[in-house]
Amino acid sequence: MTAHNVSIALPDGRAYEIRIGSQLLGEPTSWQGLPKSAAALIVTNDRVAPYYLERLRSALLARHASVEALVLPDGEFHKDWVSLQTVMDTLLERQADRKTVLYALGGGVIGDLTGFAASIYMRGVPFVQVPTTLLAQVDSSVGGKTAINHPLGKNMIGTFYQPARVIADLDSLDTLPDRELRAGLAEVIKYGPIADAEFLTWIEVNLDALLSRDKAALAHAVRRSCEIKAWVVQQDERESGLRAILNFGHTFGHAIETGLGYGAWLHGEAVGCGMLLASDLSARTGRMPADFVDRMRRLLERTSLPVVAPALGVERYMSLMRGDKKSEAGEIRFVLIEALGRAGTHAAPDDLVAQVLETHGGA
Ligand SMILES: NC(=O)c1ccc[n+]([C@@H]2O[C@H](COP(=O)([O-])OP(=O)(O)OC[C@H]3O[C@@H](n4cnc5c(N)ncnc54)[C@H](O)[C@@H]3O)[C@@H](O)[C@H]2O)c1
Ligand SMILES: O=C(O)C(=O)C[C@@H](O)[C@H](O)[C@H](O)COP(=O)(O)O
Ligand SMILES: [Zn+2]
Repeated sequence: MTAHNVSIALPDGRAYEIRIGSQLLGEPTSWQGLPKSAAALIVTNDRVAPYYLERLRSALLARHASVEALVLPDGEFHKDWVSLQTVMDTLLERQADRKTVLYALGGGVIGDLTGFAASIYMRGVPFVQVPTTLLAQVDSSVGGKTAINHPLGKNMIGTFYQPARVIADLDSLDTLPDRELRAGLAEVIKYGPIADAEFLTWIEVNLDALLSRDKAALAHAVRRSCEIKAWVVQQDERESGLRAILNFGHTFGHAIETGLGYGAWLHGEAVGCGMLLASDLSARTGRMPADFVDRMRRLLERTSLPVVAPALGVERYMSLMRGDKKSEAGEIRFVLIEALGRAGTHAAPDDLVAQVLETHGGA
């Protein structure tokens, strides 16, 4: 399979490539052109390390005299201060200098955490994203949002800090559990209603191929998702407007993740369910026809993503969503679909939000 590159160009001449293909980890050209330094630190977790750590380490030894690894405990629950402190301790104990390159080997949890660490260690060292989940390949490794969670809110502490490159090796998806593959598909589905109606139809037609891990279908899904994300991020790197469309389903979704405790539902599961609720809110506010909600429900059900929200109660949802980063002066703002392939950020009447929660199990 040939590799596909998606480029992302940002202000001040900053740019980087997202390389998508097979056998990229062991391919020397994957790493060419990246900062060459004496030392590198691979940050990964105890689930991913047995599969891919040695493969990455041996590829990097051609570029760095020393390639060390930090293996963190696995899980969303560990995207926190303690893990961040562990990365800082490791860098300081090894006297890592400001040319040290960090490599994030894993899913979105490792990517967000390592990116954040790279952005603050000595006020910034280079880092490379090596995403190994579908979700990370289609979304989290691209665009430079880094963060850790706080018990009171998801991704509340973080920075915007871009990687030097993204290496999305599709072969790493071979070992991904089915539940994680389906969670990743939630973020793929997201790109259809917000930006590309044809892509939504393509996903519907090719869903069985994606679920059976057909490499060509996965390659197309990753590439198109990255193209759309790059198109958005290039226009609005720091989310002053347009970028918020990438948060479709996340206002409800983040409330679910925080409300249940991190890790109870996967991020993609919470976003999938959140997209159904946000689709319904788009219909109830008169922006979309009711059959769009049915269409989203059918697609999410076929993907085995949850379509019944956890019953946290309307007041708890409201309180959690008021803490969302898109809120302004205590007013919750939702990403709503305005037409297939177009979205925007809007406030919504509380009674309609309550109706949505009552209809889909959240109350
Ligand atoms: N920065 C962004 O723009 C952005 C975008 C979307 C999501 N996120 C964040 O990403 C996180 C979710 O990412 P995720 O879904 O990748 O979760 P994750 O990082 O927890 O990975 C999912 C699970 O799969 C395991 N795993 C990873 N690669 C594997 C492989 N190849 N084979 C077998 N197991 C593997 C992980 O160890 C973990 O158990 C959330 O914290 C979310 O907030 C960030
Ligand atoms: O890149 C973005 O912008 C996104 O919103 C992508 C989301 O899928 C992702 O979950 C992101 O981390 C959510 O951002 P947040 O600012 O709401 O924490
Ligand atoms: Zn997300």
